[in-house]
Amino acid sequence: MTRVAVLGAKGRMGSTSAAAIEAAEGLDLVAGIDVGDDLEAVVEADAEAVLVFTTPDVAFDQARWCLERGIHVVIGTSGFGDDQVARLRELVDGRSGVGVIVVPNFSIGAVLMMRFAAQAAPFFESVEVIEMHHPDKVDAPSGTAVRTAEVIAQARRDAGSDPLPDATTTDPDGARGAKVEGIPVHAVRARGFIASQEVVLGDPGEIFSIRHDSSSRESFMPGVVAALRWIPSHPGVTVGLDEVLGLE
Ligand SMILES: NC(=O)C1=CN([C@@H]2O[C@H](COP(=O)(O)OP(=O)(O)OC[C@H]3O[C@@H](n4cnc5c(N)ncnc54)[C@H](OP(=O)(O)O)[C@@H]3O)[C@@H](O)[C@H]2O)C=CC1
Ligand SMILES: O=C(O)C1=N[C@H](C(=O)O)C[C@H](O)C1
Repeated sequence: MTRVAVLGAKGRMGSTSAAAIEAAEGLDLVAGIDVGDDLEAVVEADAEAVLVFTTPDVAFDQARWCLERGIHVVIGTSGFGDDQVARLRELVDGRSGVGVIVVPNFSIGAVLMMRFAAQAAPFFESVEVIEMHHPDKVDAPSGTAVRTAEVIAQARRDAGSDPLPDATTTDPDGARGAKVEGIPVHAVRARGFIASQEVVLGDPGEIFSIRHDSSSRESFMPGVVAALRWIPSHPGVTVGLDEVLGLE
């Protein structure tokens, strides 16, 4: 049994995950932390692994606090870019046995969407990412969209692809989206969405779309449980769920 604490336990993902952990074999939910609670409760409960689903402004410091105490960490909170991952690596190096995994998206379909998008990207002149989320989300673009753009950009660099064609010279309001490593990313916030994303690839005479929709937070739970079961035996820093799923 792995003893698990959830940070952000009263939030949308934290509360759904707490219920999934309680129902999962091999995991024991020993603490739930939210605003106003002392992190020391994680140590007092003798948690071996912590699941982080707090907001992006506090998640890094909380993960560091846990790693410094030798507690494994599974990070679901968005906004962990290359800089934060490098800092996690510094924290973990020299602390034998402790592991941290940063997972931009726990849903199996989203993991595959990112892989397929990277695979397809060098074959098309154009590629853009459109992410659609509920309007209570505080960060844009989504962590999934950023990761998708990063893996697309890497695949195009590796293949020696040309820059994306775009004649736009006037865009005072940013209608062409954010540019993540040169890939346009567009964020929609509308009631009715949980988390959706479409990667649009274009070539002369054809459009290829790769779309994923999470219509319920249930979609993230198998990935959350798998990462929590995996982390105690995988020290160091891991990014993405691919290795957990045996996709690497
Ligand atoms: N990796 C993945 O697959 C997924 C990642 N996410 C990401 O997870 C994160 C959380 O999303 P979501 O659950 O929707 O957000 P919520 O706002 O519903 O949950 C965040 C929770 O953390 C609490 N919190 C804030 N600060 C602290 C603190 N210092 N200590 C303890 N708890 C704190 C919040 O309390 P309060 O509301 O009072 O501020 C809230 O209860 C986001 O970054 C989101 O992008 C979401 C879905 C899937
Ligand atoms: O805030 C959310 O809801 C989600 N956040 C993650 C992200 O930023 O990519 C994962 C998923 O898209 C849901």
